[in-house]
Amino acid sequence: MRQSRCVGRSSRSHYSGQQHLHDTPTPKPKTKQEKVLCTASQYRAHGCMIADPAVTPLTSPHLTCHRPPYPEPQIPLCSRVSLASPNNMGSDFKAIPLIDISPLVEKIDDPAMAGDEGLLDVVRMLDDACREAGFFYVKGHGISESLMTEVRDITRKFFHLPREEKLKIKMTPQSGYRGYQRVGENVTKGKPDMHEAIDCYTPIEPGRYGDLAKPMEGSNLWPDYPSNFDALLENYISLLRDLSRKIMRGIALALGAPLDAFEGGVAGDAFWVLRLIGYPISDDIPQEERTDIGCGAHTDYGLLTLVNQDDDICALEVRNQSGEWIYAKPVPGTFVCNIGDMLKVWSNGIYQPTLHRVVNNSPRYRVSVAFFYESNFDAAVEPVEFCREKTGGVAKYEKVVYGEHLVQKVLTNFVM
Ligand SMILES: N=C(N)NCCCC[C@H](N)C(=O)O
Ligand SMILES: O=C(O)CCC(=O)C(=O)O
Ligand SMILES: [Fe+2]
Repeated sequence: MRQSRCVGRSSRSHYSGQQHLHDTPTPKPKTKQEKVLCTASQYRAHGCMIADPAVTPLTSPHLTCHRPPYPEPQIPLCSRVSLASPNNMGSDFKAIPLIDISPLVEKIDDPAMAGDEGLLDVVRMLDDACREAGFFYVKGHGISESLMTEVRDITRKFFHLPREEKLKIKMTPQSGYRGYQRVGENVTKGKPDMHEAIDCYTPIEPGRYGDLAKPMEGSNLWPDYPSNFDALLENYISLLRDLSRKIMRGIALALGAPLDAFEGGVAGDAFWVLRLIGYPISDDIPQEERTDIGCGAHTDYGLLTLVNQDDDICALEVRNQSGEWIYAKPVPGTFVCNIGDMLKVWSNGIYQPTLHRVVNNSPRYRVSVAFFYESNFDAAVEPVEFCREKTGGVAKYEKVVYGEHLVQKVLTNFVM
């Protein structure tokens, strides 16, 4: 089955003519952008949705997606309409771009390299991706594929432990919402999600942010088994924080902002969140607890998310403006990145977070490890002046204190 590529600029570029990248018009990327194709409805129709490797050589030819026909999810008409509102603008992208960010990773910390051609190519691709899909894959990020696999494997090992063992690190309000949650305890828009997870957050000492952070104060609950869990994850977190800082430097340049726009008071002390997530096989969930969605449609809360997902299961779906769900199918060794609510506010909507959800209809248990790079916990994020100027001069969003946004989500995300 051969598919046509859809790489044209689209309605998401609704500020067309606008100049960015330090006010030089954006030329076509010199480096060819690669795109990963997979629409959920085609996938369902054909059972296997692998783009022709001759067209998109980066898709995984080895990937076999066993998927029974799956009905379109029941999204009420009214929310379909509201999802298409300008607040959830997304272009009619059919594919998610894949960006080799190695020039950025290698050069972005050297101010003398800010004009480097390879780096500017990456910056242009980030700009396109953030305007269009709001999602992109990164390769050349410097994190070894073996570490990415090890992190997923240790997560899988934990989730395969007996329930009593997992409940030793149970998340509760007393634990600052840190720890293990069972399938169905996380809810999205009132509906239980079919995933289990361990949630970890930047540790918060009592009193650190006054009343603001009270519900989330504490340190993380790591399991005793597998034995090197905490050491492995702490190393992984520190690598992903640094990688995210670099990608945010690239995104700052893409917006035409100073390199360090997401440092200092905005994200110089970036709060991080790590979710280790397991999506069981549907048949393994008792029928009376079962819903059809692994994680309901949502946007992420902060600046940038990096998802390390299993190599062999298509389950993460990203919504385009027409309401089609496009698969972020696995591309081994890459992270799937997406932008969050704080970047929307800061950029006055130039970059918008995209709705996404997870449906595991495969016959395999799926693991993903999502790292969220956020603003400073106490950052008051509001549209910056130069982004307002580029978008008609009026602030489209009110000021948000990131920590308040997070705490409000955390307090309503769980039924325990
Ligand atoms: N930290 C982040 N971004 N977690 C995303 C979880 C999304 C599902 C959640 N129940 C919700 O409704 O937001
Ligand atoms: O499991 C995934 O692929 C994504 C999970 C996700 O979107 C989230 O936790 O915010
Ligand atoms: Fe998400």
